[in-house]
Amino acid sequence: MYASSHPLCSPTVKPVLINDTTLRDGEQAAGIAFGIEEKVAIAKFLDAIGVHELEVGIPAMGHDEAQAIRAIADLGLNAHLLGWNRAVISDIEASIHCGLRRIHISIPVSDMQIQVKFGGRWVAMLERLRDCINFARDHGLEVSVGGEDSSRADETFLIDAAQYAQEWGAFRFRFCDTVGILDPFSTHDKVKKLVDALDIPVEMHTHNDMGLATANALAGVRAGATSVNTTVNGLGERAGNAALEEVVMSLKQIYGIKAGIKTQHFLELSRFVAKSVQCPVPPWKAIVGENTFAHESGIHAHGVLKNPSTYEPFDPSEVGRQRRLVVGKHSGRHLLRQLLHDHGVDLSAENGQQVLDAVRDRSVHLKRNLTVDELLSLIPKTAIPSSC
Ligand SMILES: CC(=O)SCCNC(=O)CCNC(=O)[C@H](O)C(C)(C)COP(=O)(O)OP(=O)(O)OC[C@H]1O[C@@H](n2cnc3c(N)ncnc32)[C@H](O)[C@@H]1OP(=O)(O)O
Ligand SMILES: O=C(O)CCC(=O)C(=O)O
Repeated sequence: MYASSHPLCSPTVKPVLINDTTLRDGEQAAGIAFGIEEKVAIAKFLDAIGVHELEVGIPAMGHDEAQAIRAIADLGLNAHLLGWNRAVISDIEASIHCGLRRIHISIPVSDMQIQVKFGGRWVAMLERLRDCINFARDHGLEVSVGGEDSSRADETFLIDAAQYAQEWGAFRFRFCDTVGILDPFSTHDKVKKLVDALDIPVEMHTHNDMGLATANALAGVRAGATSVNTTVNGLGERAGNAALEEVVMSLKQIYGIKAGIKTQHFLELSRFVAKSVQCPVPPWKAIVGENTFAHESGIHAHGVLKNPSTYEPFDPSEVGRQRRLVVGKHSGRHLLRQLLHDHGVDLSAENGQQVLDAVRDRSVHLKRNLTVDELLSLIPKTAIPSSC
């Protein structure tokens, strides 16, 4: 009800484009290194489920990275492909050699980052950006520009740099909360000013250092950004990026904005990427974690048995999942009765309570839920079925 009444659900709201950067910022997570086949397979998967744009990597790295990007470019996917570049002509040449038609050029925009990377010479940096955009456009490329560390940049300088990028022919500007230090309110304020100052679209790139990457990406959308950088499972530098599955499901469930992505494949995609990076997803991870549609607690299970919406934000099948009812330390009579009934056992109230007490003890001992066999093994031999 809330979703359909939200102001962002008005038909005039622009659609939100998802630009997934699992293959670029995702892979920058310490210890993650995709092989060529893995990069190709992930690109194909993302394309098959309808992700609009893929930031496929950093051509300037050369070697396998460039080969993988070239292989992805040769696939003829529906998704737009984007290569990440510094404001360096040889980076852009590398992107061209990979067969990319669309590139992203990043410049630092906070004083600190400009000092470290350009010795504080911001005029020289902007001139370099202009030359790089011109070079790329002369080679027929579409150019997106990113403001690294936008969140800590002087707001006037950020807007000036973005306006220059627009004037020189960039088709989009990326607002980067590079070290994840904003909250949704400050994100909204900063992105709104940027959106109001530009004619080209603004893209959100948020990091999860304070656990706010998805919230900040959404705040940017509410401020008028129309593109969001995501990664599968929230993979990425340090604490990661805004997770694809979280952003897409939040846009849909909270704002009623459909990104046109086949969300029922999110679980499969999450597992595929988790396997590639050899890094399991925590059980409590939003949308794709093992526990997100599991109910053990008595009060929750009682509610869900009557109406799943009591304790589920949306139907699990929307993201390729199934509801699980499991018994453990926190379970109650209703859940126990239902699970036993499903396995052909109906106990008296007294025996049911005995089993429930035993479930609690056993669960504390094992430090986990009980399997069905373990549950059934707790039924006393002398138990009197309720029907007797
Ligand atoms: C916020 C982000 O995520 S930005 C993306 C970060 N991603 C990565 O770094 C992963 C891939 N990177 C790499 O493989 C390498 O860093 C390369 C190939 C890009 C460059 O490698 P190297 O030449 O060995 O340089 P190194 O990484 O040590 O240093 C970075 C150089 O890029 C410069 N640089 C950094 N950002 C930019 C930029 N936006 N525009 C222009 N130059 C930049 C630095 O000032 C430094 O230049 P210097 O060598 O003249 O001092
Ligand atoms: O694209 C850019 O400009 C930088 C992106 C990035 O990874 C970041 O700022 O965290």
